[in-house]
Amino acid sequence: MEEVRETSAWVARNSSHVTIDSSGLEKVVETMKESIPKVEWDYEGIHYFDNGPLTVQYLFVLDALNFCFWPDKDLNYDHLAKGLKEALLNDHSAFDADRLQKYTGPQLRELLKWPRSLPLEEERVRLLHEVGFELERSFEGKASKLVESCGKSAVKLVALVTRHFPGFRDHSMYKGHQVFLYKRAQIFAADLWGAFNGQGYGEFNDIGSITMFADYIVPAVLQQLGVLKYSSTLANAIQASSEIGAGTEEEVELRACSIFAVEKMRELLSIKCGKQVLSVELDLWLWSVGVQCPSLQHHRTLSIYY
Ligand SMILES: Nc1nc2c(c(CN[C@H]3C=C[C@H](O)[C@@H]3O)cn2[C@@H]2O[C@H](COP(=O)(O)O)[C@@H](O)[C@H]2O)c(=O)[nH]1
Repeated sequence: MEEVRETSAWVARNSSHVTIDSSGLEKVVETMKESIPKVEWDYEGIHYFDNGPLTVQYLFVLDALNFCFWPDKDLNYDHLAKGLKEALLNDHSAFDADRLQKYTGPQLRELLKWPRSLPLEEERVRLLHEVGFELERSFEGKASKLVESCGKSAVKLVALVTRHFPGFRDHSMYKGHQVFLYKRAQIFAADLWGAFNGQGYGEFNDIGSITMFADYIVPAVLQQLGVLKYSSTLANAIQASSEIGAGTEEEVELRACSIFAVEKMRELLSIKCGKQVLSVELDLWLWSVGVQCPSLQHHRTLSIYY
């Protein structure tokens, strides 16, 4: 994901509100010298898995909807995963391409067993329709065909997903530059890799090319670890749970600096300890730390991208 790395590095170099603290970064790397915490994929036991193409369909639908849970304080990612898993166990054709194109808001709520409107519900429904439509038009209705056409390359998969499905085109304009973050497209590749344990639909020869997934949890963890430093205005806005507009300098910096910081962490681990780690592995560790810390204050942006 050269464009994600390069454009995030550009943001980090030109940043006004978020900085990467190199001593904070070194300290974290120091603590990881001995052993790098290994987090198992689906350590929560929430995902659907049958080792076949239906799992790929499940993961694609999951990542099409994998964004912005925070406006409902009781809703989180686990509800989405468990709800979709349950739906598929009850009805194996629930995510067939023709069915995906027909869901309504209330039906999606029912599927997830959620008693009220979902955050950005209209967008979630629109994105489900988009996934169903394009899968049917170009991939025989099957996300597994999409993955098969990538020749075991995660980079190709991200490129194909973003080319075919506009909802996955997670990018921003920042100080006159286009910045690519591609959180949900990259996490789809990582989810396949994790779920299938690097085999079959999860075999990618270039998994090391994927960056971390710039969501709202990992930046907050990096800040708590002393890796990211915020300007006082930004720190106050996050503390006060004020909304940070999508596409604002602050929002792009929070996300891009997180990507850059994890890349630096990976570089340092290699230079200092000769340890080769993947950004995906660092991401999963940081994310799991974040979701286990309920008091974590994260930034609030209404977005379909993360
Ligand atoms: N960076 C990063 N962000 C991730 C994930 C995952 C889940 N990954 C699966 C893969 C293996 C594991 O076993 C997980 O099951 C979700 N998120 C994001 O976090 C947010 C969840 O917010 P809340 O629910 O409100 O706390 C939301 O933006 C969501 O998109 C990840 O791995 N990395």
